[in-house]
Amino acid sequence: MSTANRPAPGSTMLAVAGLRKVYESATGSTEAIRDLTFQVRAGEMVCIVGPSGAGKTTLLRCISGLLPPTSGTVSLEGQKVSGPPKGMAVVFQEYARSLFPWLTVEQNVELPLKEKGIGRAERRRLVDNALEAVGLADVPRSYPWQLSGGMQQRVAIARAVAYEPHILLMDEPFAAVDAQTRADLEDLVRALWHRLGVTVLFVTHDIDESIYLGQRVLVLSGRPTVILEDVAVDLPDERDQLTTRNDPEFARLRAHVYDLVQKAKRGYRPGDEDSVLAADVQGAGRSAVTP
Ligand SMILES: Nc1ncnc2c1ncn2[C@@H]1O[C@H](COP(=O)(O)OP(=O)(O)OP(=O)(O)O)[C@@H](O)[C@H]1O
Repeated sequence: MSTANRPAPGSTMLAVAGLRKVYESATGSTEAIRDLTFQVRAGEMVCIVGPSGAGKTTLLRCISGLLPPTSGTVSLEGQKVSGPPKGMAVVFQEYARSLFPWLTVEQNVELPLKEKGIGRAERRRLVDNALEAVGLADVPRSYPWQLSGGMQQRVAIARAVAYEPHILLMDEPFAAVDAQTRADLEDLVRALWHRLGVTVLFVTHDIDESIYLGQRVLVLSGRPTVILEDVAVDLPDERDQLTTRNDPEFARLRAHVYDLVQKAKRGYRPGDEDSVLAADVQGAGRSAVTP
């Protein structure tokens, strides 16, 4: 895959600064995001976790230019985002809805390349490379509905990869597949990330997944959202499902992020040490924390 015009590894790819989003409706206003500031460097793999309703989808919509922020800015490669940026591809959870059932696998992958104005021969090369990279080189003329859920999600990933994005946003992409397929797809994302050098921002509900995949995990507070902690994942770069998940550092990180998410669910906010203690004392009397 081409790396032309891609920013140098380590330079700032994505900058989110003072992002705030308030939804206004006839019934009132909802402050989804209060204040988010973070950066993602070119070539990084960053995961985002947080409690349900924390504003993860809202954040991704603002980053992908689909939703204007109330205040603050999103910049990609130094350019302020005000609409869907060219160098970005997004993979959603609902692969069945994001693929066109009347198009074959290769036609689905090819479609955004046509829209990008790429010539036929180059499209052919990009489609073949992308299908090969996700392990689907043998089913180019199948229709999505003839494939398993995991394979359909591979088609969606191939489509994103063929587009040669500088940054790949993934919004809970594996939430709808079984555990074994999910593990395979996690390894696929790590492999593609290594092979292509693309920047990845990956949103997930799954704490283990965030640590297994990420170099950093951004843990969000409950709504209105701020960052609770930017957790560095100091695990070896070569990861596999057995060794990495059995690493004592993996267990330590898992416990730490789990604790942060539980605190977020109880309403903890940074600089709120007193209220955490109060919440902990109250929570101690309960049998379970609501998921
Ligand atoms: N279009 C909208 N109008 C009003 N409120 C909205 C709208 N979209 C989202 N919200 C509210 O904003 C908050 C954040 O929603 P969002 O979907 O971004 O959270 P999330 O972290 O992605 O949730 P989940 O983890 O459950 O998918 C929620 O309280 C939600 O009800």
